Amino acid sequence: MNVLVWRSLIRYPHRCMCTVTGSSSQVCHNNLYLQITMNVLVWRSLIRSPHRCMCTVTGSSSQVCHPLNYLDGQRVDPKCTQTFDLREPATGKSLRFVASSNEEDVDMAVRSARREFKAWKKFSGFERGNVLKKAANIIRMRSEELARTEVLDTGKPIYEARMDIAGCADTVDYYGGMAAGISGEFLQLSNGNFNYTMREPLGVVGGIGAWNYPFQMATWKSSPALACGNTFVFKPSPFTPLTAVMLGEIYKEAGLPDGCYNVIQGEGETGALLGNHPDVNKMTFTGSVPTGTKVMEACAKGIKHVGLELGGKSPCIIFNDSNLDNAVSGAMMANFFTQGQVCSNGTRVFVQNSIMGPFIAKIVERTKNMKIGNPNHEDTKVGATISEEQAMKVLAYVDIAKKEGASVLCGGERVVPEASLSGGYYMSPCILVNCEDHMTVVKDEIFGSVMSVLGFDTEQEVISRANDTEFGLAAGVFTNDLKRAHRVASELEAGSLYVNNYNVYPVGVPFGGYKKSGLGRENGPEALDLFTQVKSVYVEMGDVEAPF
Ligand SMILES: NC(=O)C1=CN([C@@H]2O[C@H](COP(=O)(O)OP(=O)(O)OC[C@H]3O[C@@H](n4cnc5c(N)ncnc54)[C@H](O)[C@@H]3O)[C@@H](O)[C@H]2O)C=CC1
Ligand SMILES: C[N+](C)(C)CCCC(=O)O
Repeated sequence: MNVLVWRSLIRYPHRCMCTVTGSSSQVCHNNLYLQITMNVLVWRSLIRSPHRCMCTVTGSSSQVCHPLNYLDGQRVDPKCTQTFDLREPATGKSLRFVASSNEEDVDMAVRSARREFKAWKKFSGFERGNVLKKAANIIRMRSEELARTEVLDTGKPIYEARMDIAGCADTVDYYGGMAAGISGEFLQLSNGNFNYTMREPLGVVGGIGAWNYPFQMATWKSSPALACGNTFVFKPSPFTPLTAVMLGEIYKEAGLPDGCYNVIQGEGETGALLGNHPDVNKMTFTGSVPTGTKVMEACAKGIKHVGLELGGKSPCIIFNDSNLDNAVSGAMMANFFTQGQVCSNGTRVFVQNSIMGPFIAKIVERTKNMKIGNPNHEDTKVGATISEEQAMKVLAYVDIAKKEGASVLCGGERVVPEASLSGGYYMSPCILVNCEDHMTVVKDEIFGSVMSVLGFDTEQEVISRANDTEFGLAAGVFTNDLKRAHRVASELEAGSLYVNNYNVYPVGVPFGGYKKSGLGRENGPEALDLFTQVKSVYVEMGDVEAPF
């Protein structure tokens, strides 16, 4: 390695220079001594543009190397010199240092979005929809690359990442289809007078995402916003910065004018700058309740619209007349996707006492059979937790559960699936019994694969216990009694209800919470209302009858 390159690495630790191919884990390390083969070509181009990262890696890994802010239709390096370490959950290794965005970077992104808003809002809904529909098709064409990149960022198993990306393409397609129909209403008044309403965009929308569904958050937030004629600035989670930028390139290829979709990378500070920016008209946020509260406070100060997708501690209720195999599958789906890091998870599994024995026998057997391993392997069902900190938090909850009197029937331990993955944080999915409503694990959102099983006897009892939480994101009920299913669904205080299934979210189905789980809805037609404002136009057809 040439001395210039070394110098450049020292001066720009967050930029990466590599010529690696193949597996992601060895890509773009910031550490100087790592397995990066620097060749003369790279060295030459580095001299020409030292601030750029150059690599010839293939597949998902190549996404790591490029600039990760996206401004005016281009990947750019931010002005900010502060960086954060991006680690690959599967191995725990550093992928690169990513540059944060400071006040100037955030301002440039917002200004770009504001400038382009003037033109984008004048496109017809049909024209905007066409761009989104084309983008959906490009997402489908690039789905494997997107899914692999999502695995690299999140540690979730590839089968799941593929499902996520397919759903995202559908969402973008759906809002593309809806765009042409966004319209106001006409109201006939007396004497030929009338009023009409227009649904107008809000302006610049700021989005902030969490790390569990990075591409989904970028698409679920941006596509309805763009369909309505808004422009968008997105800050992904610092744990998962990669796919939101790819979405920018996809939108551009589909014909979205430069500046309509921008990405700024960064941590909480950058998010706060976006939320407090005076020229942002709406914030749409996914993450924890404490951070959501801060975003809402920032919006309150600026009288901005706000959408919040926050935490949950949802109930999944299983009556004794359910199809037991379906109920077991449902309870697993309610707990074990994405290493349990899902806001809508039904982590309080209420099982009617008369079927507790057979339910437990089946679910423990099936949970133990879940393959924990390399998230890129086809048969892996449990991948890596997002970070060491998150894994420690989840394991600590298992300890608290034991201390408070719950029993672990399986899992709840750190696992090293193979030596090469020893730096990653893999945990066996955990089932807790002898749980009681007052226990910490039954009250707190753990955000990991920890299922608490609770017994119940009567319908009224379980409804009141299920509702006894500050959250209200989702809830599930398993029963073959049709009347009971609908009765219980109507009594449960949650925004997303499942009858005889759990954690399915087909396109068009609104998703969002009651109580502290959030405000607003995503993924359905309601989102279009939430990204528009109504202008009401009164038209007088006669003379003005003034009282003075
Ligand atoms: N319910 C949900 O959807 C999620 C819940 N969580 C929970 O939150 C815990 C912490 O995870 P984090 O990723 O740190 O979640 P978080 O809620 O702190 O972060 C979510 C996003 O908000 C940004 N952010 C942080 N501070 C901000 C501020 N003051 N203003 C604006 N944006 C800000 C972050 O950079 C990230 O992009 C997890 O352990 C989990 O329990 C995490 C992710 C999603
Ligand atoms: C829609 N869903 C449940 C897959 C993800 C929503 C966001 C979250 O879990 O933080």
